[in-house]
Amino acid sequence: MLEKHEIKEWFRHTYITCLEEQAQRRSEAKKKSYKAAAASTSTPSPPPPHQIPPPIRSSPLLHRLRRPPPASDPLLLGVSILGRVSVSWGRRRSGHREGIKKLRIAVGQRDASALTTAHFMGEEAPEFRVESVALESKDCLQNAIDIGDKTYVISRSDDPKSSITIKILDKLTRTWVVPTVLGAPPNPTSSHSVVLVNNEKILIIEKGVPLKDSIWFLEVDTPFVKQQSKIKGTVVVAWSKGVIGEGQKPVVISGPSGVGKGTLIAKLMKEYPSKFGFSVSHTTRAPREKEIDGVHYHFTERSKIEEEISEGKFLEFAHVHGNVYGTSIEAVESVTDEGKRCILDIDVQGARSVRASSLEAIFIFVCPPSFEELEKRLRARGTETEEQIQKRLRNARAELDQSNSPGLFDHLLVNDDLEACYENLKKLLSLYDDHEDSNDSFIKDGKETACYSILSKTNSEILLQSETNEAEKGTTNLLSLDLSSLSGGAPGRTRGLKISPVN
Ligand SMILES: Nc1nc2c(ncn2[C@@H]2O[C@H](COP(=O)(O)OP(=O)(O)O)[C@@H](O)[C@H]2O)c(=O)[nH]1
Ligand SMILES: Nc1ncnc2c1ncn2[C@@H]1O[C@H](COP(=O)(O)OP(=O)(O)O)[C@@H](O)[C@H]1O
Repeated sequence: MLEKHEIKEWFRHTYITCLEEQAQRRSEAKKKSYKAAAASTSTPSPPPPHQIPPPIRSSPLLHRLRRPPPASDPLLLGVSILGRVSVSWGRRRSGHREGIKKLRIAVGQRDASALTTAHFMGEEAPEFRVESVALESKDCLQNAIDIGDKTYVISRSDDPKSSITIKILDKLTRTWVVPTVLGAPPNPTSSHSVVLVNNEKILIIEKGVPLKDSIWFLEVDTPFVKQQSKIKGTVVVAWSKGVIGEGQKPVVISGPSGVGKGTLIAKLMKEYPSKFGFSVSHTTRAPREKEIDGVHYHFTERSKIEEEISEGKFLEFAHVHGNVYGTSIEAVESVTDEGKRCILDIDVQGARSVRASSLEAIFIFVCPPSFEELEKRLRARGTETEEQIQKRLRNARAELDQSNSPGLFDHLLVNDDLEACYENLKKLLSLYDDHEDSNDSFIKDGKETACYSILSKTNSEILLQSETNEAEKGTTNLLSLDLSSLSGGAPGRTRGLKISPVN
């Protein structure tokens, strides 16, 4: 009896070999047509019809699966393949349909062929083509998604504690690449369902977690991924969690040391503890007397923060007053995930980086009434040595100069009288719409685990079907996931998802 993992291995091997063969056939066909074009002396004309390679639409996969698996004993087992299937009927292709289908491969006796049939709309399909393949069994899931010349293989190991791994097959060079994976991947679950959104990203629906935590994007060719690929000189892919609705824009507060940023933020958090959350930065500077690790900052070593920055875990970082400071993606998104509005206290360089990132935020610069007053407050705070105060004052001049950089800050607040400044800050923040996306609220707060798989997809809408009887729980069996107004994305969250029940 073959073990399940051997079957999986065999299937993966046959599927990948099919892909490789397709790639080779394509490249040979291309070469032929180039040769034909080079041979023609007069003005180039399209190749005669017999030189145009036939489209590869019939079923190399089906063909391949008729090969016996590498068994030494009789074996078993039904294995499901979930794939986008294109089906044609009859010799003249009188019918043609496309859709996501589950196919069943029943593997027979040792020297019997693997039997594969595709049923579509109740009919057995004589030909079919599979674009995305998932091999599902009780303890493993593996998906292959084709994008251009590459096949992305997304695997979940049998160990429920280990997370998803990504491998890429370059079909032209026929080599495997293990990419650098940026961002936090989904938490381990037992299975998922996958579909290609567009050539830039793949959508993954995790099963067995609350619906609001189940939507993930694997970015494979977005501007962020391209930029990181260039920087790192490796193939890069990046995770981004999908957020239902827009959420509220985070607030970036900058200003020179001693101007009163921390004081203003502390007042806001005290008055509205359930509305605002503080983005706890990482820093290499030493803690001050009353500062608590994990509350005011994550105090860290330089080598550690540098390593994490290179792993893509930071939204921004900067060298400030001789130390490294940085905002991790987690710091911002854990606040957003709690449904709170995130406040970032970062320097002007950091504000610039956030402006350039995919995080849409409101940028506020806090100015002192005068330079003398700033120096007075810094000294009165009594947390720095004289040398450190001098350094902060030098940097303050540069920061004040940059506060007027066009397009950087949305608002300037002068912190003269503390109470007056705080009132102005509150006015500023309430200027922005606080509304929730009401049609998503039935899902947003849900803590119930869900098991949805992808049923169909158009350019902007994906239908999800429940695998359990959601009707019993008072929820819905069929959901529409509207992708038409996505924003953000890696290294942070992908926002703007809309979910509604389908009657
Ligand atoms: N770029 C960036 N700057 C930060 C971050 N956290 C704090 N800062 C800035 O670093 C500077 C020094 O902060 P800190 O050492 O707490 O001194 P303080 O501003 O005088 O209280 C301030 O301008 C902060 O806004 C961060 O995560 N990223
Ligand atoms: N409007 C204000 N008037 C007088 N003192 C202030 C005012 N705002 C803040 N302070 C004081 O100035 C010092 C620096 O403020 P802090 O919030 O630590 O600044 P920052 O976080 O910008 O470095 C603190 O001792 C604080 O109590």
